[in-house]
Amino acid sequence: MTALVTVGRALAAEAARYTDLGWMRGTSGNLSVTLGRDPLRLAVTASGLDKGELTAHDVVEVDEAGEALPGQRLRPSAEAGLHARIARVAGAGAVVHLHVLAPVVAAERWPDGIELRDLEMLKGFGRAAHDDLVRVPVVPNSQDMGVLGDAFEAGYDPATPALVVARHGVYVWGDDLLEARWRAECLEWLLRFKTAIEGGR
Ligand SMILES: CSCCC(=O)C(=O)COP(=O)(O)O
Ligand SMILES: [Zn+2]
Repeated sequence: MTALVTVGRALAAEAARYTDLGWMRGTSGNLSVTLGRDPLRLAVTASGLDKGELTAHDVVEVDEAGEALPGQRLRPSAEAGLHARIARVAGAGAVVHLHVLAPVVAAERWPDGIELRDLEMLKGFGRAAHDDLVRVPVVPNSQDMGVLGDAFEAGYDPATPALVVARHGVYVWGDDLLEARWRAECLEWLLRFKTAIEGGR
C-alpha cells in the first residue's frame, strides 16, 4: 500500500466521523494532511464525492497551489488551494473544512470576527481559558481560492487555528488530524454557546 493510500484511509475515517456529526452533509467539506514541506505537498480528499462514503483511494496529492500532481485519476477538492495556503502560512499538518452550522450562523451575527473570552473550552481550541480575547476571523465567501487565501492571510493570527468563511463553512487546523478534530469540536461548542447567549442582542 502506498503512503498516499495510507493517508487516504485516515482521511476517509475522519470524514465518516464528521458526516456522523452532520458536519459534512452531502458532498460538502474536505480534509487534507501535509505530506511534505519543501516542496509543499498535501493529500486532499477528492472533489464532489459523498464524504461519508470515501475509501482510502479517494485522495489526491496536490502541490503548493492545490493543483493535482500528474497521473492521478481523481480531481482534488475545489478548495485544495486554500488548504495549501493554510498549510504553508500556518504550518498546519492537517486542515479540516466543515459545513458545520454554528460558525456560519455566528458569522452572520459577527461578520467582522467572532470574539470569545473566559471560557474553559478555549483550552480545547488551542488557547488558554484566561486569554483576554480570542478573535476568530471571518472572511466573505468566494469561489476563487486565491481571493480566499489572500483574505485569510490578511487577518491571520498564529494563535488562532481557524477561519470562518461566511455563508459557507469553517476551516480548522492543527499538527495532525486528531488535533484539528479536537479544535473543531471545541470551536463548534464555543460558537453555539456564544450565539445562544449573545446572538439575539
Ligand atoms: C455542497 S458542497 C459545495 C462545495 C464545497 O463547499 C465543499 O466543501 C466541497 O467541495 P469539494 O470539491 O471538496 O467536494
Ligand atoms: Zn465548502
